[in-house]
Amino acid sequence: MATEWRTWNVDDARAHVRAPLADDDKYSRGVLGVVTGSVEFPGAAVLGVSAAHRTGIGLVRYIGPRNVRREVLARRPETVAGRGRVQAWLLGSGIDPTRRSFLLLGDLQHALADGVPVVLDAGALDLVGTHTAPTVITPHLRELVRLLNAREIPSTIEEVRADPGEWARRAAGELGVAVLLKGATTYVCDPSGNHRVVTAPTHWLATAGTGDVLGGILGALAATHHGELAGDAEALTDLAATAAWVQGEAALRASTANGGGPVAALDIAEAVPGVVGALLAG
Ligand SMILES: NC(=O)C1=CN([C@@H]2O[C@H](COP(=O)(O)OP(=O)(O)OC[C@H]3O[C@@H](n4cnc5c(N)ncnc54)[C@H](OP(=O)(O)O)[C@@H]3O)[C@@H](O)[C@H]2O)[C@@H](O)CC1
Ligand SMILES: Nc1ncnc2c1ncn2[C@@H]1O[C@H](COP(=O)(O)OP(=O)(O)O)[C@@H](O)[C@H]1O
Repeated sequence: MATEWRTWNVDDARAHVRAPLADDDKYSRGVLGVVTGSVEFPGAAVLGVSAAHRTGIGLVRYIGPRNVRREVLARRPETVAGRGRVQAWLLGSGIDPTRRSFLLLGDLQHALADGVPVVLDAGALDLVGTHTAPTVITPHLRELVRLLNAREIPSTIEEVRADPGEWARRAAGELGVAVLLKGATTYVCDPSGNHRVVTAPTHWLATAGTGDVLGGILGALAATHHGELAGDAEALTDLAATAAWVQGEAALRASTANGGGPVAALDIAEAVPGVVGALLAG
């Protein structure tokens, strides 16, 4: 029987964003720990952290190489550098998995052992399955193929491109985690059989760094919904679909602000507050 994919819409997204209340403080709203970026890709860290702040979060802690930390703090001085207690992790964007230092691997393993929800992207995708915390992986097509083949689940780019939803579903089942497979159509599913689909409202999204922005949005949503996730790990699937929806709408807003013209990844991060505000006003 064909899998039914539920189209994630504005009302679904609205149900998964939240504004702070009178009795909130920065800690109760949720803290996101971020291990992203590298000497080769410092921008990925800046993009993810910026997007997390713009999605609305209590605090972001960033852990990474000194030069990357400097870039992150120059762009987002509200970021706190170094370790501390967090309610969710974003790991791997802007990291080459073949060039991880022992120090970096230690930081990643420390995060994975924490037990709080984890978003695994790019250079941390191969660590899936080394921990038990609620997890969503955010590969693009090539990354999914690499991951599946490394787990002895043979697949080719052509096969996955021909039926991305089915491969996302299979990956979720085999790997035992939620999967967000990126593309013009983004498929989000989990081993429990939740299937969400988000169609991008603009193809200007197909530009460098927009996946890093998505990671930041999703990390922030996971951290701010930590209470709900503690009681219902499957909620991560809906938060992932919401992140993809918000990212798409932010790209559309950023493009519309320029007459329907192109957007760069940081423009999308900067447009996220408008999307969240409109959802909350909804
Ligand atoms: N600002 C930042 O810091 C950014 C940082 N980023 C970070 O970069 C990391 C790697 O992410 P990624 O998705 O690019 O890596 P990956 O899946 O290995 O794809 C490589 C494939 O692309 C292909 N390819 C390359 N050039 C090509 C060309 N001219 N024309 C056609 N094909 C070309 C290449 O093919 P090949 O050259 O091997 O034939 C290979 O198949 C990741 O950590 C991410 O977070 C990004 O988010 C960007 C912004
Ligand atoms: N043709 C397209 N139309 C709309 N959105 C796209 C298209 N191609 C990719 N995307 C979206 O753009 C983002 C690209 O992410 P990713 O491949 O990780 O790039 P990067 O690593 O450069 O950030 C994803 O959110 C994906 O869903």
